[in-house]
Amino acid sequence: MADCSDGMKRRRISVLGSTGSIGTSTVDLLRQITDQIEVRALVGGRNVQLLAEQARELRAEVAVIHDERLYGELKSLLADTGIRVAAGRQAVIEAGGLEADWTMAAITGAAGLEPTLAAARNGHAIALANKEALVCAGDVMLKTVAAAGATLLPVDSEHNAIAQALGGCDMSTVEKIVLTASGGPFRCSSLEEMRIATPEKALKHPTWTMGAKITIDSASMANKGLEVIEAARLFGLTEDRIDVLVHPQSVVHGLVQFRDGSLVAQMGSADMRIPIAHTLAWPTRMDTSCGRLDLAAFGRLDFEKPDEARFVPLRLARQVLRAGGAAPAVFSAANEVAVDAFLNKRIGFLGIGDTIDSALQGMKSNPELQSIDEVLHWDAEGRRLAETYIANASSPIDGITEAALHA
Ligand SMILES: NC(=O)C1=CN([C@@H]2O[C@H](COP(=O)(O)OP(=O)(O)OC[C@H]3O[C@@H](n4cnc5c(N)ncnc54)[C@H](OP(=O)(O)O)[C@@H]3O)[C@@H](O)[C@H]2O)C=CC1
Ligand SMILES: CC(=O)[C@@H](O)[C@H](O)COP(=O)(O)O
Ligand SMILES: [Mn+2]
Repeated sequence: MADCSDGMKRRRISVLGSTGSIGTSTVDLLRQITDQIEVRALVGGRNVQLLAEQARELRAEVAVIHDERLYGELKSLLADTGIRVAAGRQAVIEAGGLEADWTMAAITGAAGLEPTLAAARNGHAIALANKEALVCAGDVMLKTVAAAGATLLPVDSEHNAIAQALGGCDMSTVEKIVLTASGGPFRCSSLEEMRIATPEKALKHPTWTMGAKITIDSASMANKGLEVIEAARLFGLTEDRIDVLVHPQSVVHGLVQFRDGSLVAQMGSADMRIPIAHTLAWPTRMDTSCGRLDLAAFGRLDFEKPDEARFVPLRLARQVLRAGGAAPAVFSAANEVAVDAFLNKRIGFLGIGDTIDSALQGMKSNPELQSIDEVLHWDAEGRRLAETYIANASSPIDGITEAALHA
């Protein structure tokens, strides 16, 4: 806690990825409690205007932009404020390492790994949205967190729901957990419809408003695959004790099946400010103005089993979790490359699963990862294998027609 000039103890807060979907939801909550906090670092990728506005409004100590070309613009936008400004990958990692009592880790993908680890080394609370970091780094991240005495607070709605449903109970009381999945925009689509799906269609999530990468992950159910691995790491469970249930209304976010037969669920509106607020106020609760659920208006809640034949990335994620070692890092890296390729119309929608599968099959060995350097090595290897597959595959991958790609 920081001693402020008015004598109050204020919580030091940093937000990595403040300009994104989770980041702006976090800033929205921070706005309500500016008198209780001192904002240390705000970090963005390229949205320099929004980053400068946030830094000015929250009187941040430091504003960091990943894209070095935007340093001059950020500096001039904040010239009259006294806010320190920095740019580039190393500056992002250093911002993560600034001492803060609560750090939101909300940079997308493996790019968020090193800043998140830097924050963990300070031994305070990490609100973890960046699931890819935990998926690729696994034990390396968990050991860093444990060694520093840090606390990992799950932000991902399903994992936050599980943490709430556990209510502090020991994991030995748990039979299994259930992660819900909306099923995404292609829940009821045929394989043929999925084959010709355009990015525009895949970006229309039925229940949540999120960044582009996770929205495509939801459509392919790679998101649920990443979440199964994330849950295994967070709660120390084997793959067979983590179920997925498709629940199109996104009202129930996660359930814990206890050994005595009780099934405890957490529910809430599809608004990420609710789980973020849970981690921000933890171990107490804070007020939010988020929409309250009107269960009568829903009338019914539906649940069904996921179809792993159509949603290949979910099946592959279960496979890599059982395999362990470097496989989850390769899965996540290959998926990042494939999502980017799909969004840029280099591959079709089903090409995402094919690319991940090909990268996994291309692994020459599957060692346990012991250090951050090994994690980064296998992340790069996953990207290389995925890029090679995309470059060499007969174009366009998966039978998507040129007409559909350019529709
Ligand atoms: N959105 C959601 O509801 C949920 C998201 N998550 C997870 O949270 C994370 C963030 O998701 P979301 O907010 O949707 O994503 P967005 O794409 O909306 O935001 C990503 C953020 O990271 C920044 N960023 C991107 N690359 C870099 C980089 N190399 N260095 C520094 N900053 C960078 C972006 O900056 P800029 O925009 O300025 O370029 C932006 O602030 C993901 O891991 C996602 O899986 C989990 C559950 C729900
Ligand atoms: C809000 C959140 O946690 C996302 O991960 C969400 O779950 C995505 O929706 P899907 O359930 O469709 O993957
Ligand atoms: Mn989720």
